[in-house]
Amino acid sequence: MNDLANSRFLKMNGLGNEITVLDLRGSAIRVSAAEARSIAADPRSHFDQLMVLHDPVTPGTDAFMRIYNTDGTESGACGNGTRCVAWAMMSDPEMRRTGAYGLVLETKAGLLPVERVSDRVFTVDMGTPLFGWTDIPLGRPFPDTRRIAVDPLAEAPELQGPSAVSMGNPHAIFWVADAASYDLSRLGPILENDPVFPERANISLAQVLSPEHILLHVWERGAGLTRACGSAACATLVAAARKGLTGRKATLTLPGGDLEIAWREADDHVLMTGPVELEHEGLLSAALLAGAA
Ligand SMILES: N[C@H](CCC[C@H](N)C(=O)O)C(=O)O
Repeated sequence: MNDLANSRFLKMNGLGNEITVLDLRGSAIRVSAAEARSIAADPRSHFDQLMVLHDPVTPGTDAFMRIYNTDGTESGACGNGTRCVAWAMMSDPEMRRTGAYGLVLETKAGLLPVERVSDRVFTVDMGTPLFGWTDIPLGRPFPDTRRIAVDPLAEAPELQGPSAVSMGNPHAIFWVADAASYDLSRLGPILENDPVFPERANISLAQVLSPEHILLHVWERGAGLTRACGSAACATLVAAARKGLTGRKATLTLPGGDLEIAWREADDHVLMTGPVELEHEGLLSAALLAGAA
């Protein structure tokens, strides 16, 4: 008998980034990688990221989140999913509700304070970006991670010199003239697994349109092509500002829509503002989970 079977989930999205929210607060259940893959395999509960809520760990926080990719691996950050969780914890009628206008979520990478801007729009404080090669992490030293090196691709040798950033998860940002002209579904898996990324990396193609506007396509580690990636948008704005390509505030346009990103001067925290949508709710498939046990 699988404890997760028939648990209630919410299917949501943040700019089309598919998010499933599962509330396991008050229980000791942990989702295994195989179970996460089974939940992803059911079209009703399919996700790019599964956000699982556990009881808070650090005093003053509202919940601890574990974040799973489609392939069952875990991540320390998911910006779009964090907004969805905040909506669920503040507004879903069946969840134990907390924080009318704000709350603090925790992941293995740190604390994420969230504020409600309007009914379905939230700002997440995504914390401070890390630039050290061991923090990202990279497989060999680069004194300046504004520009690192990857193995050249036969079909796109010009994809070189990406910036690397950690937002609690690893990101590589390639600066391109036309983001839509690349077949990221072919190139993404190769770049994600380049040996310079020992924990793999989320791969972004960024086209700077102006000092306040960037167009972004993302291949996500463990999930593939997604319509939006919040942490990639944060990593890209920070990397662009460090290279002098933008200021510290910009609109990031992803295939699923726009995120507003600001890199706050006072404490170097990155603030991400964007919408959430609730699609439907359901119960996890007992039959699929039985196969994962
Ligand atoms: N979609 C997420 C990021 C998922 C990152 C994940 N693919 C990883 O392994 O780091 C976001 O909105 O930030």
